[in-house]
Amino acid sequence: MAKKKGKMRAEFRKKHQGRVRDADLTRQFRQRDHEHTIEDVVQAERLSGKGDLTRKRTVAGSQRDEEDDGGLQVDLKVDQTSLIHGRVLSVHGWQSKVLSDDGRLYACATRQVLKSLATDQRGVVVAGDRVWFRSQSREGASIRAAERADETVVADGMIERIEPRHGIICRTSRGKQHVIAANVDAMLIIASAAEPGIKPALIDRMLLTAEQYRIEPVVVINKIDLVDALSLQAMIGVYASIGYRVLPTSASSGQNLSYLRAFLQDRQTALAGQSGVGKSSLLNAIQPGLGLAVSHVSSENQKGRHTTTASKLIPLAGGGAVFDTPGIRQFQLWDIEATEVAGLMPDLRPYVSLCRYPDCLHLHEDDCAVKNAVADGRIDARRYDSYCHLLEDDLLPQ
Ligand SMILES: Nc1nc2c(ncn2[C@@H]2O[C@H](COP(=O)(O)OP(=O)(O)OP(=O)(O)O)[C@@H](O)[C@H]2O)c(=O)[nH]1
Ligand SMILES: [Zn+2]
Repeated sequence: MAKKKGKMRAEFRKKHQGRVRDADLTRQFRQRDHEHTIEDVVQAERLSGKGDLTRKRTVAGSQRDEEDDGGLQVDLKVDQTSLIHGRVLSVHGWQSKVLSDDGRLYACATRQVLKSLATDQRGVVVAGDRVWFRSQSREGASIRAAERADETVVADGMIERIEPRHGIICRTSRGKQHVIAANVDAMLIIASAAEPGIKPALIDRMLLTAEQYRIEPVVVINKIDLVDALSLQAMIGVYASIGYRVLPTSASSGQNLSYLRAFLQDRQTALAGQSGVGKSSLLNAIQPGLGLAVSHVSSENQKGRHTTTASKLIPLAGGGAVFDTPGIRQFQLWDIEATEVAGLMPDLRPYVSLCRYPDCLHLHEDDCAVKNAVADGRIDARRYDSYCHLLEDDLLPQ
């Protein structure tokens, strides 16, 4: 394949010799060949906030006879044609487990040049990333792995490109931001109507995190079979009026599970919710064994056995995948300033800019637009109460 392309390129060059500049030749050849270029990598890195590649240009194609730009510092040639597309399920140190679009598992290393682009080498590749990689196993090895349907038998590969990310969940440690999950399309905020009883303040806190990451939240209220649904109507109404989707479910009776199953399809979804609300039960009802896979990973993480494994993406049989992200399950607030909170609550947000003081915390200030809106019922008093607790308990000096 490479040989054939090399020949084509040589012919193209010969035909156009003297008439086009080398850079144009490269561009024309590239267009003709439908190759993606390193600019894609540059774009990807730019979008993901990683290094600056603008000074490092090169051409597409892996032909060794191709002349590089004189100013090249690193070899960034990417021959897309022989690359396989997949998504990263988990990362252990420098090794990533990647599931190709045709369902084969690969243990991939990451190309050194991508690592060197990262400002912080941890998290160059994270669970949920969509990547292009090159198989490095002997021909047929990956097919045999798939045929044996043995998850631990994987072929080897080398990640050459990381696609631009959206829906990033980060954690800050020692002043540095680490991406721990990428391409998170939605967040299921799971609560239970009883055993343990519903804690709206906890739901509000999780919603805030979803807002912070600009990830679509869905509030799932499980164990609806244990209560009279009418008792939750007012609370659900408040969330619905803010624009949040609320889904009452029961893993026991099966209520709304088909809706949940359909929602999870074709999405990468993060799960949040305290212990005992029925996360595993819901997942098992959707796909037997799935709940076990998620809690198994979590307990491993909690014991610190895989300290470099930030999170894991677990594919669903019907399409889509769920993340197991330990930090998200446990719910700490990170990277959030007290002054930002009201802006992250859609029901408080419209009143923030109406406040008299630009740095108003809407707690004790006189003639505060947010407090006025609470007083006359335009903001739900319980939501405001959550806001106050969040600030006073977590974000402001005691
Ligand atoms: N009545 C009722 N019980 C449920 C429902 N869903 C889960 N349970 C029960 O609630 C308990 C906790 O469920 P799990 O699925 O283990 O909860 P979890 O959120 O995965 O908990 P952790 O693994 O600790 O995070 C179990 O005894 C379940 O049988 C439900 O919809 N209705
Ligand atoms: Zn105010």
